[in-house]
Amino acid sequence: MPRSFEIKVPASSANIGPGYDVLGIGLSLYLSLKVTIDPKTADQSNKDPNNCLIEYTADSEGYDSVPLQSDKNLITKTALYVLRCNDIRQFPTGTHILIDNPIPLGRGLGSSGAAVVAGVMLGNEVGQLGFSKQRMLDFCLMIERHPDNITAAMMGGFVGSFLRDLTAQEMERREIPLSEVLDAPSGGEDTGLSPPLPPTDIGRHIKYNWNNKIKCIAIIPDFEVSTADSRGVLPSAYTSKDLVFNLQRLAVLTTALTQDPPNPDLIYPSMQDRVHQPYRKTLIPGLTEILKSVTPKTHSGLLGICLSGAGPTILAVATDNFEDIAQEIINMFAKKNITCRWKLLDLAYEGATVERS
Ligand SMILES: Nc1ncnc2c1ncn2[C@@H]1O[C@H](COP(=O)(O)OP(=O)(O)OP(=O)(O)O)[C@@H](O)[C@H]1O
Ligand SMILES: N[C@@H](CCO)C(=O)O
Repeated sequence: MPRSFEIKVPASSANIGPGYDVLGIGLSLYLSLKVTIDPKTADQSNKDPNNCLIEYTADSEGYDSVPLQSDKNLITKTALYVLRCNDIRQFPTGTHILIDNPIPLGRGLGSSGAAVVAGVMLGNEVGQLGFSKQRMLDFCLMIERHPDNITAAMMGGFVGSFLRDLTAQEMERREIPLSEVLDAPSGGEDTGLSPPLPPTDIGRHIKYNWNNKIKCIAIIPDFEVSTADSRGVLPSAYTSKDLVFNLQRLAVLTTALTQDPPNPDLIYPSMQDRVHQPYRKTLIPGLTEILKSVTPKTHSGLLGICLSGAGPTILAVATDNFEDIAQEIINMFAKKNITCRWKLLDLAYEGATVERS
């Protein structure tokens, strides 16, 4: 029987100032996968080792750079990992995936988190495995080892999350903790061995409320910063003063963003951070000046501003004056010879979805 379905996964912004590796927001910009499985239409010229024909729409981000072989592409590599954990080695004959990706790669808008979530949902649908979203998060968190983007992309809305401590027995398993990148044999070349199923409930999360008058402005510079590089510049230890600085603000911010009317005098200082932004300025020219000089006093309607995820995108939350705020930040980047585009986004409240037809 031919089957078809569509998976949609939102972009996300992680950290939101003091919530490094904790807070995430699902954003209304969607990676979409249109999947058909029909053995009768299998393309005989397709040389993919796992029966999967991958295409990207021509206006997709990464259209000419992402790999199209299923054991190399992050989305299908992730799906293969899920399938192989469940003793299914390949995609069914005649699997065709048309991917539309408007999420810029390596810019701090959760493109890899969305790709991993989409891949796990793809594996779940193709293998008809029937996993819940909570269980699918376990597979995602075996691949991307920080939960903020993944949880926001899967669950949607404004979320806080953490990874539970793994037991000594779970830690002994060779694929835990995985590096940031999924390697063979879990999802790459088929070794014939089935990877073990992930432990259960690796990630725990809570969805906060959000005042829907607050919109997200993403100012996206035209250069990439890989998450791995951006994590590489962070120190391995912090002073208690800096940690307490962030914890105090984190506790206030999660409720401040729910209040009506939103209070810029509370939100702006609550979005300050001493754990990641000060170190990442070395990778993002102009970062410190932008974060310091674009404030609710200089721009009415602005509530707060921070680096989005691992950067280089700047996230401004605001109720008004969106274009002026974006233009000011674009002008400041221009002084460093960096061009940008910007997007006005809402929260993606629902998270990842699958629609069968
Ligand atoms: N739709 C996609 N299809 C295939 N590969 C993708 C896709 N989206 C992301 N990737 C892979 O993920 C890489 C980007 O991941 P990275 O974690 O560095 O940045 P990001 O997820 O965009 O930013 P952040 O984690 O800070 O929000 C891309 O270079 C590409 O290899
Ligand atoms: N919390 C992560 C998000 C990026 O994936 C970081 O800032 O490195």
